[in-house]
Amino acid sequence: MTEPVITVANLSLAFGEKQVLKEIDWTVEGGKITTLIGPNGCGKSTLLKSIVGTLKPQQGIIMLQGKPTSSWAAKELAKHMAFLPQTPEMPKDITVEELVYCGRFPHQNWWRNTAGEDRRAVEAAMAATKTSHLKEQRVSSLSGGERQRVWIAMALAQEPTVLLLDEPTTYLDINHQFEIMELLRRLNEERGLTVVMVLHELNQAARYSDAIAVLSGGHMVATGSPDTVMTVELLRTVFAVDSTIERESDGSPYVKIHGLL
Ligand SMILES: Nc1ncnc2c1ncn2[C@@H]1O[C@H](COP(=O)(O)OP(=O)(O)OP(=O)(O)O)[C@@H](O)[C@H]1O
Repeated sequence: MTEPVITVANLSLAFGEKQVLKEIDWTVEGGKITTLIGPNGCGKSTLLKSIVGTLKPQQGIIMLQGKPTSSWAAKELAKHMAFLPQTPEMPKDITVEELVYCGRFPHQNWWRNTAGEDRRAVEAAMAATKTSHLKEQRVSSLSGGERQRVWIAMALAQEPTVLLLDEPTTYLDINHQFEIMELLRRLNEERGLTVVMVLHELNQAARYSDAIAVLSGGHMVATGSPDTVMTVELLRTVFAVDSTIERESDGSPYVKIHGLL
């Protein structure tokens, strides 16, 4: 069993009167791909934002490598965790290369010249995401799919140990969706990168994840391997759909949705 890299304990978060996360306990194992699934509005983005510190929960604790995130210096935390939100704010009038360089910020120091390391990390991140040819283009002029890959490049340039992504395949055609999934798997296998992502596509989640966590109505209702989590009963109670579960050639579950209940 691998060590937990992220531990969430008794986490509750409300927006005014609206209780969104309700006493969440969750551990994310290091070096694995973990996918968070659940219906629209159930709190998936809120949970990721709480983990990276953009939202402050009313109750509970979040630990990175066994140490509360509240006690990490912001720059140190950013060296470990990179987050790609669902709709990142697009800086105006900046080139792709300049944007990817922004990922280097946590590594830069006034007392040490990091230019060589920065260049190497930026070039590697753009090569991995196949965005090198776009480097001089303005980010504002990119297509949705190119933009998504460029954001991932920026997160990779940060050289995090944990990469959190909120619906990274939105806007992508089916080929580029698989390309992103394959890229994340490669980074996970080759560099031991821990990946935590939100996906809506259940079969991609089943195929590419070591672990799946299911959030519903602000509660964590199931966690475990795709095999144990993806059941007809779970899809019925969480998504209110009628389904059957088949097997891929690699043994991973393949969900066939027949319709609404
Ligand atoms: N800043 C906010 N103020 C008030 N309510 C909010 C805020 N952010 C999110 N919410 C509400 O909290 C709930 C959970 O939102 P969240 O974005 O976490 O859901 P989600 O599971 O990621 O949904 P989706 O699958 O649609 O992206 C929603 O009802 C949303 O309207």
